[in-house]
Amino acid sequence: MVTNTAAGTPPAASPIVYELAGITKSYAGQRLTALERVDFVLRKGTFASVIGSSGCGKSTLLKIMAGLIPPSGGRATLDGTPVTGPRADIGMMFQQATLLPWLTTLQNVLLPIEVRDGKAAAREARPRAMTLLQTVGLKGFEASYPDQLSGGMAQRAAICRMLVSEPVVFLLDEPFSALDEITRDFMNMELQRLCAAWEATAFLVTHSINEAVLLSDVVYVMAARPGRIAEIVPIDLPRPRTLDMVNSPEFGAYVRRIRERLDTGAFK
Ligand SMILES: Nc1ncnc2c1ncn2[C@@H]1O[C@H](COP(=O)(O)OP(=O)(O)OP(=O)(O)O)[C@@H](O)[C@H]1O
Repeated sequence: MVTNTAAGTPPAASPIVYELAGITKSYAGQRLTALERVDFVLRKGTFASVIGSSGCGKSTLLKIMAGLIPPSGGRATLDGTPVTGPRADIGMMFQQATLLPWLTTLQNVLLPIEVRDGKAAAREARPRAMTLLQTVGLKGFEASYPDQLSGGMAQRAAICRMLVSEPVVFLLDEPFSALDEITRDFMNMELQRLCAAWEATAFLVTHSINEAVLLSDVVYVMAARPGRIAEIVPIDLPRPRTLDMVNSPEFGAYVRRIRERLDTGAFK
């Protein structure tokens, strides 16, 4: 049973934020079914990850959850309403920070608000953006341009850009995989801290078993062709998680279990 969550509350007691029911996806012109009957829920304040081999359908799943592509069948529901397109209450982070090079860090953080609600709304959100930048250690870099930031700093700015709209759910597509290992470890701990502070509901796509176990309350192991959830692994490790936990026997047991499932299921 899972007893620890990013926010410190038992997931069984927390309400459902996001629900996927019978999601299938076939791409036009392809005989291959990318996803077949994927069902799960994300509960308030919990961190879930999906892990699977290349091509098993993780990105397809995340794009459907973000409303970027429609499913062929089934339903995605956020906060009780069907997800039929991109929405302000869905926050996303990608492998690349994708900051616009001609805007300052602060302007980049405010961009989603400016695009959606206009310049006045962006001006109003300025103090919130400044506080967010301070929270992630970017105070003093508000006026810097993206080429003056390191990879880790750029991703911290991208975190602020995701948070500024105060989303209900965070969808994270390997956000730190382009960073060096030391920065990545640090960013994962930062992410954990922010998720706890926000009581965030988060969903991470990753290729790293260690990262999935370290951050998650539950790991969904995907198998390929057709993409489906092969196993649900609740991670019952105490929070806050620390990097030295990866050396514990409990951590190792979770990693082995997931790896075995990937070995036996992912390439069938
Ligand atoms: N736009 C598309 N048109 C046709 N087929 C697609 C399209 N996008 C993905 N696919 C196919 O759907 C399957 C799942 O792809 P997807 O990108 O979701 O996998 P993934 O698990 O995210 O892979 P990776 O880990 O390599 O990023 C693959 O067989 C892929 O070839």
